[in-house]
Amino acid sequence: MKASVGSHWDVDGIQRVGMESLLDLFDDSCEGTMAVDDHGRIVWMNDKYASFLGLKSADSVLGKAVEEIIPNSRMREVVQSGKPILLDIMMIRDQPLVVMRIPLKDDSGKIIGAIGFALYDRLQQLKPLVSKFAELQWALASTQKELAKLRHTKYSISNFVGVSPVSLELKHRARRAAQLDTTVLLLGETGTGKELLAHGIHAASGRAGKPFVGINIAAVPETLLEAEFFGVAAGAYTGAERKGRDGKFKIADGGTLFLDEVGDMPLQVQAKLLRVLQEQEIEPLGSNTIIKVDVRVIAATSHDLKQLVADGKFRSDLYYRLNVLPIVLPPLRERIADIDAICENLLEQIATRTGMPQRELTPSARALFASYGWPGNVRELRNALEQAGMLTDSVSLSAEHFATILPLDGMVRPASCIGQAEPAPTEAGVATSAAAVRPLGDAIAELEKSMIRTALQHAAGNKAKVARQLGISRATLYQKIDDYQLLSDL
Ligand SMILES: Nc1ncnc2c1ncn2[C@@H]1O[C@H](COP(=O)(O)OP(=O)(O)OP(=O)(O)O)[C@@H](O)[C@H]1O
Repeated sequence: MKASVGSHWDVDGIQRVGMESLLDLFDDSCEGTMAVDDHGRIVWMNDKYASFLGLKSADSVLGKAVEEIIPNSRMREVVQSGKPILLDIMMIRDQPLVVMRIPLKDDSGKIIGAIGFALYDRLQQLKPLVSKFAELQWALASTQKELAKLRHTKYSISNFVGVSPVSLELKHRARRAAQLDTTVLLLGETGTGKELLAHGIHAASGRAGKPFVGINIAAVPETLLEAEFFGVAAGAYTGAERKGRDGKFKIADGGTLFLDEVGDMPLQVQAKLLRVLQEQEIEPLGSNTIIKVDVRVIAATSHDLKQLVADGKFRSDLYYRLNVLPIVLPPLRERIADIDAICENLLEQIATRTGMPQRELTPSARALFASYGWPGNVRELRNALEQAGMLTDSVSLSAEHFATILPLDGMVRPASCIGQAEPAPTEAGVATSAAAVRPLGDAIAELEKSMIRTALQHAAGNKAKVARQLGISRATLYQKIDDYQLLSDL
């Protein structure tokens, strides 16, 4: 029912004249006016707006999705929500504009589109607001620049330390991969340096000036993964996501996207990822707009992807799409020739970070490292060096310093690598070659004896201290000293 003020008033006429005057006023004081239909397509634009946008004519944009012409437009949001945005500020062509957007409804109340007005010059009273916005916009741009700088990779392929033939070969492959701009698949156990190498490949590629963006798939809850990858359109959700946000593909546009633990990806997302890799297009959640992206993908996994395919847990078509250029990073125990150089590098990093003198490894520590299995690979090696450095002030780190750090069950290198290199026997008497394999009880006893003897020597015979260091009672220590006839060491 229409409001009636009195029978002698022509209410319809007043409304019509009011609307016309309002539109005339807006048309006169606006930088531009435009309207979209219920699909967000431009159905009208005045010439002023077209020339402000640098278009040849308003007609040339009719029928186009509004975001194609004004990428940050919120007209679609108004059409979808049916709610006006009465005062907003947006940047168009580096100029802040005050904009007003109103949904258009037909007689039945159905939304048939939206009309928007962009105002600037004549609104003197809004100038302070606009200046404040411009200031914030500037601050945001410089923060984004800083962020982009951080996103640029910090590492090059030469940061991947390794002198063994297998490491030299894999660095060679990485350099070739950098030039080829194809998808790369890095395969290797945890801590073997997959992420480090991915950074290096990006830095050596033509995309080095663009972002390197990483995502650890195993760390993102399944329900959030799609939003994380493809982004969310403005207005698609309420709450924190109301304004929408870019996905990793968009953020990495022009650069490299590193998909860590790709084997952990749910099948449903695998299908979508495959499409994106094929089409180089993404569709943010809640939008029906396709965005073109140019992203190079480097994927990594510590799982046996082939096995996952055989088990039906990983799509074979995605596997082949990712496996264009596979690079295998062997576990550290299979390239023990690298260990010394890596230790040198890590000890230098630790010294720089802590401000303490750089530690060095004694021959006994080197031998121990060569015989240990390193299930956590270089990450475990780094942690061991850091921990040992915290336990002692001594500049030289020997096998004893790692006795409580490296678990006993990781001491003997697995059969797969026995015979690849012949490290010297350790002080602790641990078996390091096939010929040295003997009953485990004997080996453990020998290690125990050696450990106690060294501890006693370092503690100048202080048995209470030794028992504490070794984590055993004083009575047990006396018993073992007796068993192993270590009295002469005291
Ligand atoms: N060859 C290497 N030279 C020097 N540092 C290395 C080397 N390989 C790995 N590192 C270091 O070891 C740590 C683990 O490496 P990174 O995170 O790249 O391994 P990853 O294979 O990606 O592990 P995950 O599978 O658990 O994600 C990092 O601190 C990295 O800098």
